[in-house]
Amino acid sequence: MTVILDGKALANKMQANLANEVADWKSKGYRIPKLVVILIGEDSASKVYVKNKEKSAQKIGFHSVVRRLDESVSEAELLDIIAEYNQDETVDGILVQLPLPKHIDEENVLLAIDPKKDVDGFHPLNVGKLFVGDPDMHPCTPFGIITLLKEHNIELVGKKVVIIGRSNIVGKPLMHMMLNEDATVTITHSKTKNLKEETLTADVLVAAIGQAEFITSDYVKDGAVVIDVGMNRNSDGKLVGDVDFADVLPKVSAITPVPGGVGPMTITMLMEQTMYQGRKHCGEESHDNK
Ligand SMILES: Nc1nc(=O)c2c([nH]1)NC[C@@H]1CN(c3ccc(C(=O)N[C@@H](CCC(=O)O)C(=O)O)cc3)C=[N+]21
Repeated sequence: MTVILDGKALANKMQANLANEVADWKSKGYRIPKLVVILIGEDSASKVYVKNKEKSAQKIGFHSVVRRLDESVSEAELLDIIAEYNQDETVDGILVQLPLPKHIDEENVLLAIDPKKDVDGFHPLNVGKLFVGDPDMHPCTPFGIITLLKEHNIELVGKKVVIIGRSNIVGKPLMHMMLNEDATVTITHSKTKNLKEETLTADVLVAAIGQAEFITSDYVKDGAVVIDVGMNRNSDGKLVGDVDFADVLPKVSAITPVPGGVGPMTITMLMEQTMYQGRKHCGEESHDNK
């Protein structure tokens, strides 16, 4: 029987737990965690994502601030605004929505965010901590994937994981998280020769390619677990993943849908990490974020 790895359901459950925790905090008179999302310009996809983050934060009961900046904002102005939130002791998490306008250097921006407020896990210090196997803040999409697999008791120790995609936000951090789980990891990408030969060896196949329904059943081993990180709009505006879900479904043991798989988990891990920092900033006992 094929298991549908329902990210939406787990996201709802985890966010309800966070809401209970925040309510409990309120009753104890603690300061409520605050998340600041900085959105630059008018990119419509970014606006939708930011809206979803704001909705989740509000549902949980966090203080949620969306700081909207004009497309023309200079890098220096943006760095000043980040510095302001770094210094603000009521702010637990800061996220600058990517991608940035071309005139702003992404690395400078990611370096400017206090690593202790870096709920995206993109600061080089947090990236380095993950690299050496001592993670603190994790990138949310791969963290969500690991959390979803663990919820379904999918064994990773000694398993062959093949990741398609080498981005800094998905492929590379997921490689480290999978290594930390004792999986054997292969990263493939657009220049990989004989991609199918690689993917057919995967016990767990992760598709982060950016091409609608690229992965068909001939790429997938019988009984594999398939994780679809893709977010593509087809011609009728419908959201489709990188995996041809209907074609692959009969062959796999478990699979994430799009929508309702990895996406809602990404947002949930952002909320979890905001709570994690909130607990620490409020002097509560440090909490496990592993
Ligand atoms: N600094 C930064 N951090 C991010 O985490 C970040 C970012 N920049 N830039 C853009 C990407 C994209 N991203 C998504 C999160 C949730 C869904 C999501 O919830 N998707 C829903 C569907 C949403 C819909 O219908 O459009 C689902 O899969 O079910 C999608 C995409 C976070 N990102």
